[in-house]
Amino acid sequence: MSNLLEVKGVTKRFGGVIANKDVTFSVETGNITGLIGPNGAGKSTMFNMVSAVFPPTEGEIWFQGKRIDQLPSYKVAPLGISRTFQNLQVFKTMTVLENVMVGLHTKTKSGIVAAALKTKKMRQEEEDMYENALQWIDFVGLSDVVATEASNLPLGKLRLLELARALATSPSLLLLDEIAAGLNNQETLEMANLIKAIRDKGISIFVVEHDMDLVMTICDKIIVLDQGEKIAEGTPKEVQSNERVVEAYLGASEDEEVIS
Ligand SMILES: Nc1ncnc2c1ncn2[C@@H]1O[C@H](COP(=O)(O)OP(=O)(O)OP(=O)(O)O)[C@@H](O)[C@H]1O
Repeated sequence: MSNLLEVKGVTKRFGGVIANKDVTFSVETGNITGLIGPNGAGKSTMFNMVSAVFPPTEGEIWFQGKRIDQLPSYKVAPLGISRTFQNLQVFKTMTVLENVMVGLHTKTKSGIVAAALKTKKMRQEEEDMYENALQWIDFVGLSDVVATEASNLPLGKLRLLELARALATSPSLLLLDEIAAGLNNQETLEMANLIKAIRDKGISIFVVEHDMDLVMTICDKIIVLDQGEKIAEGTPKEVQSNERVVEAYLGASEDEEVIS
């Protein structure tokens, strides 16, 4: 199986704080890979580097065989990688369809050209984007609320909307940042099935998740961070029985999740 994403010796410092320390791992094509660790372990920082929010202080990030962290285009999320956010980033006064379309317009010139000036090619491009958006809205199960304003949707559906918007950009790698946060058991189960269905469509997935049941159910491979360092990597079974992992979680304060 080929490596889609390679993180090589990555360190991130914020002033005196070392959020990630010499971390190396890969995400293989066609897999669901999990990134877990106690609070403050450096998971979000790693996600932010992979999605080009900020560069590593040291080390390299490679995607599809190219080093991306030094490219000028790295300032926006590298083409081919899209993500969802722990704190929802939907536009509350827009409908479901508008929310999905707005992410696509930033990728084309036609979105900023007055309607009368649009060429046939631009109109075709818009038609294709529209069809694509509707297809992903249907895929995540939001067809019945396609024209509903996001402000009228419950959290479970807003998380699905973020997923549809990320998918509509046709990523090769999808980053899911705590996609199940705040969902009830039934919604989490449905989300797990959806994530596996996305993987089965050939999109590789990298998840940060506190819900251990979800991680252990869906992931092919799990990377464990603790205090910025990678302490383990393996299948869910291998990671669950790893002494350093158990210790890292049991050492966490009481209000944090303990691996089960
Ligand atoms: N912008 C920043 N400036 C300064 N320190 C930061 C910044 N972002 C993260 N940190 C620090 O880096 C460390 C790792 O934080 P990070 O948010 O990556 O951990 P995490 O594993 O995602 O935690 P959680 O599970 O609580 O979301 C923490 O000590 C945090 O305080």
